[in-house]
Amino acid sequence: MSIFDSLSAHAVVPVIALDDPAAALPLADALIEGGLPVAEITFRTPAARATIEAIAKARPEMLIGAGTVLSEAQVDEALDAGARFALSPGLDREVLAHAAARGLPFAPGIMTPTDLQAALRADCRMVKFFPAMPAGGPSMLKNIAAPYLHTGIRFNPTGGVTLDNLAEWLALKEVAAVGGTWIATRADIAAGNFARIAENARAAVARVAAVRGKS
Ligand SMILES: O=C(O)C(=O)C[C@H](O)[C@H](O)COP(=O)(O)O
Repeated sequence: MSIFDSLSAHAVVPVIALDDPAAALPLADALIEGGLPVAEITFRTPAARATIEAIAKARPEMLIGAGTVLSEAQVDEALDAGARFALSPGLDREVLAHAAARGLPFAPGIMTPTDLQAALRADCRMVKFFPAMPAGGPSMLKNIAAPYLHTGIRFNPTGGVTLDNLAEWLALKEVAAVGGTWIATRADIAAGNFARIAENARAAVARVAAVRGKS
């Protein structure tokens, strides 16, 4: 199973911006308890590397990726910390080439057919559709993806995805997994509100089962 198949099996990827790496393991445990042992730890905060490292070492059952990866140096940091995949809100050819050379599965962000073709040229198997809701929501993605379905490219919509619109996104076969900050918000992590994070994860897993469980 490829990493992107594993992400697709979870169908939801919590996007995390974490300020204090001391929260790494309680956060991982809340997600595990909620049945969603997967996370995209974003390089938006200086705590990202230590957080990825702590979770990868102590909770190997978690599927940990790095988000907002903007440079070759961050590709190296993500790999060294133990990230198994990486994503970015946009597409940078040099970063993609470096990730490919180092064997890190990378999903760049796209919002237009031109972006998507650049990702296909770089042999990407999954792309982030960002910002998913403001860019036009599920109907926009369906229309952008239509000419490219034969390539097998899969999508990770993020930006405005919530429990309320999750079912609409997962109804699209081309969506591998959605991403979003709503499961583990920066405020809840900072406040140590891990019970709520576990509850949000459980609710997301239940919604995924309701949409995908029968297929
Ligand atoms: O950092 C990245 O790699 C990104 O692609 C951006 C995030 O996925 C969105 O910022 C999600 O934001 P929400 O709308 O709060 O769920």
